Amino acid sequence: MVEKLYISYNNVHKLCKAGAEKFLKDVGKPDVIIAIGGGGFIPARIIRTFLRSSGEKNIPIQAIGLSLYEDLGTGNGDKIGKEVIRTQWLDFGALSQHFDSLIGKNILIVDEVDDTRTTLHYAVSELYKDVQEIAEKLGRTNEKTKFSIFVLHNKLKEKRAEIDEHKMGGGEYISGKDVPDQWIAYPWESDDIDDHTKHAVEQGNI
Ligand SMILES: O=P(O)(O)OC[C@H]1O[C@H](OP(=O)(O)OP(=O)(O)O)[C@H](O)[C@@H]1O
Repeated sequence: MVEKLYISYNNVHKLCKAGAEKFLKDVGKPDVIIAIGGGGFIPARIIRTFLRSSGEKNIPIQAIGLSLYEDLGTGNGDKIGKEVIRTQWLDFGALSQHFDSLIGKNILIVDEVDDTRTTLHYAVSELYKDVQEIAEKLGRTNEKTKFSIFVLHNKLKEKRAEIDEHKMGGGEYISGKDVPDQWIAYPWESDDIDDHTKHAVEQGNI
């Protein structure tokens, strides 16, 4: 049986720090972070710490809710697939005076894991579509919007979808660590954090 991969909070923090350093070097400071909930929330908050220089304003974090739902097909030999359900989307709220849309922005999308890539593919495609629609309405299609991605872990496996590079507009895909296709146990899912951390330490994921 393949061993479960235990990840400690410490390890999450370090992966975020390294991811932020790479992102700043390759792409430059983001205007906004988009966290894919629930798994992307904690990494998004941590990575923000490393993306901001002291004395500068905090980078806004927007939350979007995407959940994978088992689409069982019709039972006539259809392939079992997974559908993305959108439970929450962008809302600039009080920011909207300065921040009316994503047009022309340097955007960092954060999630904890890239498994079949279905979720990330959906996120980039839908965000890109939103930007295109608004940019056309406002006559701002000449502005370049960049979508980058940070995940703590990318599972090395056959993906169900590929992200269109053109839609990323020169943004980068950064994974904290590429891992085999195994069960990843994140600390926020644990009901015994001491025991969880002990396993993570034993595996060297600290
Ligand atoms: O690469 P994929 O195959 O699309 O899988 C990755 C997604 O699956 C999990 O989300 P889930 O729908 O379980 O929701 P959660 O984040 O709320 O746990 C995870 O948080 C990613 O968003």
